[in-house]
Amino acid sequence: MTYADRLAQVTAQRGRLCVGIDPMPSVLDAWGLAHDLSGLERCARGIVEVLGPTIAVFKPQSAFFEAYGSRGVAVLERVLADIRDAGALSILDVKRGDIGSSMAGYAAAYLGDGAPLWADAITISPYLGVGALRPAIDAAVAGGQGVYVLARTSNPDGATIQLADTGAGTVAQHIVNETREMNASAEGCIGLVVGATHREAGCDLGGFNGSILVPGIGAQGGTISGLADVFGSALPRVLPTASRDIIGSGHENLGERARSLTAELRKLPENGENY
Ligand SMILES: O=c1ccn([C@@H]2O[C@H](COP(=O)(O)O)[C@@H](O)[C@H]2O)c(=O)[nH]1
Repeated sequence: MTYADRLAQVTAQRGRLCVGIDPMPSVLDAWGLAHDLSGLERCARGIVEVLGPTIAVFKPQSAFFEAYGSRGVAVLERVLADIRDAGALSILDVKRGDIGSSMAGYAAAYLGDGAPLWADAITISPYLGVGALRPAIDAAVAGGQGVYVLARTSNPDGATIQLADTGAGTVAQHIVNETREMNASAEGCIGLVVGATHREAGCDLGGFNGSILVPGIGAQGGTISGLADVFGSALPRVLPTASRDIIGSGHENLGERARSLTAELRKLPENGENY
């Protein structure tokens, strides 16, 4: 089964919210946990324990695990396994991107049978060129996994580069166009990252047939109700993701916040459609 098929199946059953797992110091404080390995593990695995049976997709942020060195990465491995055991999908937010030979090394870490940090999908960065991402894309297709290419990120600093004019449209549009073409032979396993924080997407997503991961909900100012204005006809493809908004007020508030965002998402016109 391809990543696109598995995503369609699980979001049809559970709704299309992606919960970010960002066990940063302020989140550990809100959970009353120490800033150490034990706090990291209790927070990250606690999120999956509570929300794993009902949430479709989780997005662990690799940075907050890498911050604890190899033992933090071992916690990340356990979190990825927990997500799988809960019947949910994982998008590991690692934003990797390099020349082809090094990209193949990254692919071996996350993609393909037996990859030590196997995730259903990973985020990748096209700064060295969309073509340089080919080893990761090939490995993802072969393994029934997915990749999400950064196109128009949620942070304000991204605009200078992503909205720069190439002479044939913006850089973001160039990334969308190349990704759209590659997806034709990639079984829809290539997704895009486009933030919820902009008044408009900043790129034409028409004809794009992959999933669109949408960060920036909540703490960065994006809203579920604003998604229709930002994404227009691409709305059925969006996979909104929020982290601090859900996990940032402590363990006891997790379920209620996730339920509330899921309910808001269900009100969007495409509710229930497979995409
Ligand atoms: O454009 C992007 C790409 C990735 N992110 C990541 O998403 C989460 C956002 O966390 P919130 O607490 O919901 O703001 C975080 O891991 C970012 O690194 C993004 O924000 N924008």
